[in-house]
Amino acid sequence: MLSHEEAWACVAGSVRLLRVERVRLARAVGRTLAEPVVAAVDLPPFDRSAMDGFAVRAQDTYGMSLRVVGSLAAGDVPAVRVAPGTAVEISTGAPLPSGADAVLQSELASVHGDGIVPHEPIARGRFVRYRAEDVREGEVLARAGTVVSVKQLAALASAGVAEVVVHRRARVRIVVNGDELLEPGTPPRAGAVYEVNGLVLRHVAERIGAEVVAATLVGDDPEAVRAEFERGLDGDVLIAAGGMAGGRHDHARAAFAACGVEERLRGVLITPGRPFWFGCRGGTLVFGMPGSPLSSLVCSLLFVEPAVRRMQGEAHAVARVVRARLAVSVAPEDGRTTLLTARLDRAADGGLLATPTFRQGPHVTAALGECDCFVIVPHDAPPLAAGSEVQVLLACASDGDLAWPLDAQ
Ligand SMILES: Nc1nc2c(c(=O)[nH]1)N[C@H]1C(S)=C(S)[C@@H](COP(=O)(O)OP(=O)(O)OC[C@H]3O[C@@H](n4cnc5c(N)ncnc54)[C@H](O)[C@@H]3O)O[C@H]1N2
Ligand code: MOO
Repeated sequence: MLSHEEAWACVAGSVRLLRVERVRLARAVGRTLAEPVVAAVDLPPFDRSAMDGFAVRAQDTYGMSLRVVGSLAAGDVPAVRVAPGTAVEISTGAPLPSGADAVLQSELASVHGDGIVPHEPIARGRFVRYRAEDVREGEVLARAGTVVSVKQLAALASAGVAEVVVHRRARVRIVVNGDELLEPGTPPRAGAVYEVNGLVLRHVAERIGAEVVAATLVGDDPEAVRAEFERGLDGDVLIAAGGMAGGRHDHARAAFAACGVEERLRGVLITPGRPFWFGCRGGTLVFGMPGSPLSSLVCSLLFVEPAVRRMQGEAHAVARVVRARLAVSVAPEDGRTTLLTARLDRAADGGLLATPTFRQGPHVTAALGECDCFVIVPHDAPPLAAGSEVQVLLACASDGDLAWPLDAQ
């Protein structure tokens, strides 16, 4: 059976990059740039004032009274000139008139009729933002492979960028399988459990910008499962959950074969998640998630999320794993790499401290509510003492789910 690292290498090796499209900047957040983006204009586009005050010649600010000969607001085109002994009233963001080489902020001037007296001398260039001091037209603002965030939105919009070329969003179909599954809101029924995986997988896909075309629930009928998989295979990614272990009522693998999906891996040496399955048909990636909700979540974080991010253009995407120290001792279970639900805290020295939840086990979903990550205990590790350094797989969507930013570590 493959280790999770070998399984990831297999999945990553099967990823095909999605084609590109041009979108309006406003629609680009969360998408991955396929081409570098360059500034369409200089920034600032002209010499401009950084303060409300008076455009002056710095050399005139040694105590003499200056005559105010005009006024400029942001958006104006200056028609006045600052000659020796004069000043022009100016707003923040307004273009600097010719002749002026500094801005005297309003607090540093006394106004007397149509004249002002500077309180103190100022240097040339004071409160002037010079053309192109921020960005030059044609300069690269964001490289290909960058995921457009709100920060990029601000940087690109300022520089006059209206459209960008990004990778297409992955079209994902989810098929959840099991006679025992209840839709949320339906009354409990003997032998039945509430459906979890479809809900979670949809969220995992959507938070990385994929488009979930459909999520369907199908019973344990082999022909119904096959037909639903066949429909699901017309997208870029099919995620099927349940029926992977190969028991009497587990039809997923046979249905994949009947649909012509080529098996690439079966089973991974991890708990939870051992029955994870992966295959391809043409360019479509097919993920077979074990039915137990913890297994399905772990496999989606380890394999589905980074694979879909790569399809969407993030060439180096990997599972979100960081280093932490253990708060207590732990050991791997039954020869498999064991992923333990754990809380993350910031230790006194600034490092991350992982504390496994009290409740543990591949069937224990309540612990997920209080966990930030999964501690990865390698299958071949001896018992690890408290204080040992380990890798943890982040379960949270982003730093925003934690009380503090991760990148400070
Ligand atoms: N003989 C063997 N039995 C099992 C093995 C094995 O290797 N040999 N592996 C065990 C492991 S490990 C896991 S994990 C499970 C996964 O099996 P399946 O993928 O076939 O999953 P199911 O049998 O469909 O379901 C398992 C469990 O999870 C519940 N479930 C399923 N889908 C959902 C859902 N969408 N929402 C909530 N809960 C769900 C289901 O009711 C079962 O309780 O197999 C072991 N058995
Ligand atoms: O994936 Mo199973 O739940 O390893 O235990």
